[in-house]
Amino acid sequence: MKFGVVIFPGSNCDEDIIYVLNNILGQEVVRLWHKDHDLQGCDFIVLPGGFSFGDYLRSGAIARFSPIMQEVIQFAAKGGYVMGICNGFQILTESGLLEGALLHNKNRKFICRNTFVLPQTQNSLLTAQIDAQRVLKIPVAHGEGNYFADADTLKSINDNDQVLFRYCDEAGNITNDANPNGTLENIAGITNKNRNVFGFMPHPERAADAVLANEDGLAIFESILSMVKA
Ligand SMILES: NC(=O)CC[C@H](N)C(=O)O
Repeated sequence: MKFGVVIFPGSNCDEDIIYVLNNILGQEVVRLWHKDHDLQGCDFIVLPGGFSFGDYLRSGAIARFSPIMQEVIQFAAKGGYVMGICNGFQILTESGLLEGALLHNKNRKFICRNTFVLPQTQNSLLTAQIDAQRVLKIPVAHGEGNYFADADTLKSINDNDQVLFRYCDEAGNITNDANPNGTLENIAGITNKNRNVFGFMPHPERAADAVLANEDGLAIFESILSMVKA
């Protein structure tokens, strides 16, 4: 599979995701500069984490005007796969490719620590191959990870089975105490109605290498790869 990782000024998880996709999972990966207009025939576009344009205005609010986003939006409209991790998720909501918004964390602090998440649907590339009871330990690192949507949007996201993951405790209980940032209903990741655009706040690329003593993030990438091959 050919992955394209978009690099914005201020991206800082681009090399991490490239390393995981290429060195660990053996996939072809190209770097796409945010000013490019050519997606180079990629099958799957990743918007990585970081601080695009220094998070000025709001995280992702300026990156959504980067030239390449015109192509990413067209690609997604034709059913192309797009995944945003952390800042990438923020860029996807700012672009209108995903519903809702990512607000400042409830405690107004930047949170950098491990969290636990539980898959919420089997009907997505990211989760289809993960046991529904399997709790994944994946770190977060964000100041604006507090997912918000108005009541009608939240209802339709739930009704359409668009929630990918919710934060939980180590035993898999979805509780207020396990909610790191105030996010609505413990939401950690969502997909769009067509199920080809994905946003995820934690960083699976930071938990995908044996030397880090945590490979839980690999489950997500392995699910994507096996589903796309199938
Ligand atoms: N790790 C990230 O991608 C951080 C996202 C964004 N800069 C925030 O603080 O919310």
